[in-house]
Amino acid sequence: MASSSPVDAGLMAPPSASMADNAAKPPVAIVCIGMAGSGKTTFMQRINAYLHEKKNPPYVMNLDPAVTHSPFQSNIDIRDSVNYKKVMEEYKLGPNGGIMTSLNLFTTKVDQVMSILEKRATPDPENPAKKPISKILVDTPGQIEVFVWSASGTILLESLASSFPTVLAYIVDTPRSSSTSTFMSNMLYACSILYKMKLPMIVVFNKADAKDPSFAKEWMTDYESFQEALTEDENNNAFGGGEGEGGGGSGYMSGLINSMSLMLEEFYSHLSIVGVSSLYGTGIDEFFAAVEQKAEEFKQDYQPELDRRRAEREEVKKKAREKELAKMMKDMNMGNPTDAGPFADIKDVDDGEEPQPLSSDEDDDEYNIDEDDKEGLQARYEAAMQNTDSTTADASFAKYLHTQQR
Ligand SMILES: Nc1nc2c(ncn2[C@@H]2O[C@H](COP(=O)(O)OP(=O)(O)OP(=O)(O)O)[C@@H](O)[C@H]2O)c(=O)[nH]1
Repeated sequence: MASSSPVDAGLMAPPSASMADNAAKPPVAIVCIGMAGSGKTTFMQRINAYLHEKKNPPYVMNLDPAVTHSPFQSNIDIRDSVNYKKVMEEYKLGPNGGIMTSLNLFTTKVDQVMSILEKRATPDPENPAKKPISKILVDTPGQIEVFVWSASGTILLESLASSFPTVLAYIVDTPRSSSTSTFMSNMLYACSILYKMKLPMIVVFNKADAKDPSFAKEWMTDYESFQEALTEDENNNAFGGGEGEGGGGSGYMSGLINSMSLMLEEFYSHLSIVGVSSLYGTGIDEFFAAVEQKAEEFKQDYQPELDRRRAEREEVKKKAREKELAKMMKDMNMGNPTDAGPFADIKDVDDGEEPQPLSSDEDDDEYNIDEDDKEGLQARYEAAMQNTDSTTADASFAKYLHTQQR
């Protein structure tokens, strides 16, 4: 696909912006998540245009299979690989099921995606003039839960984060978050995304031209000011409820919001908050400054945790492999592979000892497969090769035998 370019020339970048050339650094992946109507597409278009303006074109990925019109071009577009409408027809699914299945199908190609990104992130020896990418922009489906709560969303994000510093940009519709209850709902959503994705997050208060987001920043940094707004909403009966139930509104609602805001204080302290107008381009410099800050945070705080989780997963996989190997050895009547026997540990000859040949006076029969066992093995091998639904142990056993036969 052709390199991305801003389509809407009407979106002009602010003149004061400055952008360091980060060609030597790994690119930062910015994953845009936002509720339908929050202005996610307009924001993507704006930051794409800004980077082009800075002669630093990003690499753009669209992960929304259902989008019918996109105002910017994507380098990788899920719609090029998966036909969302056909997926819905073929699997008899509704819109959300269709998006999720399309994402699942796309995720089977995640290795290809990652190798393309890694190639584009390193200098091309055949074309030294071509600058490696410094930003990867990822657009996600407006149905947040489909992306955030699906296995494919997790796999895609984890794959990205395993290769590049990855930052979440959570887009908020500021005018629609000006009451304490909608604000709180939005923040709880952001908190659950952060908790699920475990990646650094920037909360982007969009549509700053329509409503100044300074109230939101204040609420997130000053508990008292949120309390005052809460009391005001309560007095204005903003939470509903009848007379005598906690003043003008429901005492339960304000009490709940109150305790949640206390709980969210810790969450707020880990966020970067920026106010932008995607329509007019204000606040985009601050957004990219926050991206740099979060990318550093990613390396210092999140990367070690990601590495630890990856090492943990590797350990689980290794244990499962060892278990399967032990089972296989048992099936072949060879005992535990870690026991002394024909598979003794490799010894370092430098430790002063003469290397000992493997014992020949052991009962060799112990390691031989008798005719009955051979028949049993062959039967299992054939079953495993024929039946793709066979157990993992059978499948790896078949694979093992297959490699032995080559
Ligand atoms: N005033 C103002 N309106 C905006 C801004 N950003 C987006 N909008 C408007 O908000 C509406 C929704 O914007 P989109 O970019 O389509 O929002 P989205 O989140 O991608 O919506 P979905 O495609 O439904 O997921 C449009 O009418 C935009 O023009 C902004 O910064 N200021």
